[in-house]
Order: sequence, then structure tokens, then C-alpha cells
Amino acid sequence: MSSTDLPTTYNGTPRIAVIGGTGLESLENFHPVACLDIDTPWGKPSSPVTISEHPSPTTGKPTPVAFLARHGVHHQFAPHEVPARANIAALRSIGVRCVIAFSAAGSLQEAVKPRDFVVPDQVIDRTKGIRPFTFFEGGFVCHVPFADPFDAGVGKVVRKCGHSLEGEGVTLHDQGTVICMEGPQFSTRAESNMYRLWGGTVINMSVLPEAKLAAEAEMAYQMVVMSTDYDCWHDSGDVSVEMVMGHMKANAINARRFIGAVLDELSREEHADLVAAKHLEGGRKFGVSTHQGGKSSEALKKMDWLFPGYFS
Ligand SMILES: CSC[C@H]1O[C@H](OP(=O)(O)O)[C@H](O)[C@@H]1O
Ligand SMILES: Nc1ncnc2[nH]cnc12
Repeated sequence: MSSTDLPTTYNGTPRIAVIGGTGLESLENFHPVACLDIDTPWGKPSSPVTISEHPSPTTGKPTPVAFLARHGVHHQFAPHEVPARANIAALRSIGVRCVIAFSAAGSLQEAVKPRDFVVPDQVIDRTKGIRPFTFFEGGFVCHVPFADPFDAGVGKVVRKCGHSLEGEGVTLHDQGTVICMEGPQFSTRAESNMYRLWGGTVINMSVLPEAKLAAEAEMAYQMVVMSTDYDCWHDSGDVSVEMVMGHMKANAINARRFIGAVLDELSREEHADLVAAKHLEGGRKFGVSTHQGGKSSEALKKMDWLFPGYFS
């Protein structure tokens, strides 16, 4: 069935979403049961949100999983054009509280070879402030902790799943720092070498503001990176889109197996609270700095859409 023939509403509550990046514009081995066209106060997301039902390996119960293509179904959004606020808001509005985000990234370390996977634990922001990066502005100030940009609980599950595939063509690195650059041009050689000195493990153009917005929206977020090149610091040849896509295509089966293993595990009953992000629930109610009289009605309307009942 093509996505245009699918129902445009869904009755269940998907707690888990996969955001697919370069080369992962759909979840091919899953069967979508609905395709949602969502509008948010921050505009439309980069793609319709498709819902697939993933059978829980413990109960057999179908677990709904949402999928969104970060750059659009035709990869029409450049990294700085990705409507990240609309993406995160749209997912939250249908009940998603746990996001597994995939990304194709350059490796900044010899040990991380093209086609290796990295489950990062840190981020360095090298975007240039041109991307809308917060929900909290225009008369509603709220500060959110971001010391650890990825969710420890979800990260633990993802690492376990990745390791379970090792030896079957999957190599996983348990930690790493993602440098998020602005793009869309790739780095200069001097920048690439500087990022290595900073301790960068991999480099992409998309973990931010996505991870920051997920934190603001009380969602448990973990990125999974697949290395597609050695950027330009290495003597094996400078990064090109051809190189990125070549490795992505060659390793697509492993990427899909990785996603399948993570969804299998996360749809177990024992992770119900984790994927509902119970540990993050309500956090935003306590970070607001704006006094009652200073909150704009425009901002409050948006807050009410994103956090129904929190601030009214
Ligand atoms: C096509 S190479 C650069 C492009 O690839 C990565 O995309 P994503 O993270 O969405 O997989 C990188 O961040 C750049 O957007
Ligand atoms: N070398 C690189 N730099 C930035 N983003 C990338 N995505 C894939 N490879 C990349």
C-alpha cells in the first residue's frame, strides 16, 4: 500500500518514534498502518508521520511506532532548513516520548571506520545560530538542563541491541562526541583537524537543534550514528555525497536490523515507563523564569498546544 492510500488518523498512542536521516527516508521493512499529516504552531514537519505496528516480542501486542524523514521524503530540506521544532512538536502531539534518531556522520577518529555505528553520549554545537532552536521564546522563558544531551536509559537499551548484532557485520562504539556543524558545505581540513583536537568522534549537521528541542519537550532522545566517511582530515580521500550514500546503501541492511532490534527491545512491557519518559514528565513546569504578568498570550497559546494543561 502506498502512503497516500493509508488511513490519515490513528487511534493508538505511539510512544516511540524513529527519525530517519540521510539514506533512511522510510522504514522499508515495517508495514505502515496510517500516515498522519500534522500541522503545528511551528509549521508542518518535514514529512508526514507514518505509523507502523511492531509486535512486542514478549506480549505479541502491536506497538505503534512513528516514523518521520528528517530531510523530507525526497531529501528536500537542507540541514539548516529542517523544521526541527515542527518535527518534535508533531511527534509529541501524537504521544511520542522516546525518539531514536538516525544520522549519517563523518568519522573524526581512525578507530571509527566507515559503516561502524556510534551511540554518542556528548555533543559540541558548531551550528551558527541561524536555525530556530527553542520552543521557549516570545514571552515565555524556560531553561532546560542539557549537560547530557542523550537519554541514559534509552542509550543503555540501544547499546545492548547494537552489541547483540556484533559479529554479524555490525561494529558498535559505545560512546562518542558528535560535532554538529552548520553545513551544508562540509568542513575545511583545518576545521576537521581542530574538531579532532577537541575530542570529536563524529561530525554531522543534524543532531542540533533536534536533541535540544527533544529535551525541551520532555522526550527521551538518543541518536544512533552510522559513520559514512573520514571527513577530510584523513588521507583516504575527502568526503563527498557519493561516498556518504555509497556506505549508507551498502550498510542499509545493518541499519535496518539495528532499528528492528531496538524496536523489539523497546516494545517490551518492562520498558513501558522508559518509552513514556515518565522520568522526564512534568519537568518543564519547574523551569519557567517568566513571571505571570510577563507571559505573552501568543506564547501561552503555543505552550498550551505543546504541553496541554501545564501552564493554564
Ligand atoms: C548527505 S551528507 C550530509 C548530511 O548527512 C547527514 O544527514 P543526517 O544526519 O540527517 O543523516 C548530515 O547531518 C548532513 O545533513
Ligand atoms: N563528513 C561529514 N561532515 C558533516 N556531516 C556529515 N554527514 C556525513 N558525513 C559528514
